[in-house]
Amino acid sequence: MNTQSDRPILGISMGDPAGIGPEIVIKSLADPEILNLCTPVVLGDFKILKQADFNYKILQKLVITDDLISDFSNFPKGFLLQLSSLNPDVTKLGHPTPETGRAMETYINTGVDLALSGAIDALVTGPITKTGLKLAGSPFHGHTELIAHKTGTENFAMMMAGPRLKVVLTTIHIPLSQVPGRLSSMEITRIINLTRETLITRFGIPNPRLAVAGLNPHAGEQGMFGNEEADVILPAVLQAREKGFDITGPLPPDTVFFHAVEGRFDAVICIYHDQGLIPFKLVHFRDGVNTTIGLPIIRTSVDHGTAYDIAWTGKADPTSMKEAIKMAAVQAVNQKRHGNRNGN
Ligand SMILES: NC(=O)C1=CN([C@@H]2O[C@H](COP(=O)(O)OP(=O)(O)OC[C@H]3O[C@@H](n4cnc5c(N)ncnc54)[C@H](O)[C@@H]3O)[C@@H](O)[C@H]2O)C=CC1
Ligand SMILES: NCC(=O)COP(=O)(O)O
Repeated sequence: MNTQSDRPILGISMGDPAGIGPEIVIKSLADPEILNLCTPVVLGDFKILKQADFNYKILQKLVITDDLISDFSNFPKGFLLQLSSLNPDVTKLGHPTPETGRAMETYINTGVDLALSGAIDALVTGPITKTGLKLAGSPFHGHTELIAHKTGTENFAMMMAGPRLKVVLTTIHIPLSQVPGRLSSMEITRIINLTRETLITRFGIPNPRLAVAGLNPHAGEQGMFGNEEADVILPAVLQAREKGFDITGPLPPDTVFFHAVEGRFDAVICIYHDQGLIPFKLVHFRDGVNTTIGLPIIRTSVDHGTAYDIAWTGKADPTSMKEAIKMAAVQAVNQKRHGNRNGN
């Protein structure tokens, strides 16, 4: 258990009011283990959260404020930073609107500002929809791109992390047809370097063992099914190996994840979104964490979406949110103890 003074202050954004975000935030804060780990600063909407906390047991412990310059270190039980005042009926919609989109964007933007100013030690984000951001007029596809832009970060990547498997994506939210054209040895080298550095600094793995997946079936089968492996991926792997990295690839995508889950690799660098997320969610759907690596702030998130099909039914599983909070807390504590921005 962290003592009161070294308990990190974590911003927790509520996500889309019409989705399961409010419910998993309340369920997470109902867990004494979570409250022992951190001082939560929930970035959201009181009236919406109150509907998820129907007997008002959780919210009554928090200081409710709209003061952005609050000192969050002086009340260890936590805060609710009231950033929108939506009509509570939006929870019944089952889809985002421009209004809810703007609200969810505000929660994220405020969280990033607070993290950059040092008022919070890390940001944990609840699920939003890309459609919601678009309706709000945002040019960004998701948290990752928005937060990278807002923090002025160019060298970033999406990592999905669980105890058995970690995957890092070379390309994120783009059509599959555009993936081959976006690949370059330089970009794969960037992802390799960033992944290795993050595993060392944020996850405390001194000598990360990396694998790089191929793009094509059987990793191209000597060029029979494509040349991206030989032309683009292999040169990046060889260059990394020359630097002394423990790295293997390009490996056939149909077996590399099996080897990683068996413990042979600490992370698999994937070429496109679903190549990494399908095996990841098969293994870690419940307890997986999405984290943006390369940022000057710590940002973790649930690995799932808004789950409109079960929103406001009481069925949402808060495990991924709790794991995201735990990961942020561990990295924030390490960062404080070691006095650097890397969380280790
Ligand atoms: N971190 C984020 O903000 C993420 C946002 N999304 C967005 O969410 C929206 C919906 O995406 P979908 O593809 O439907 O994925 P989804 O993850 O919202 O739902 C997929 C299935 O898993 C179930 N599910 C998801 N989380 C659950 C939980 N905590 N407990 C119990 N069941 C759960 C849902 O009920 C549904 O059947 C999309 O707009 C997508 O862009 C998707 C992934 C991550
Ligand atoms: N597939 C992961 C996802 O869509 C989450 O994106 P982000 O909002 O964390 O950028």
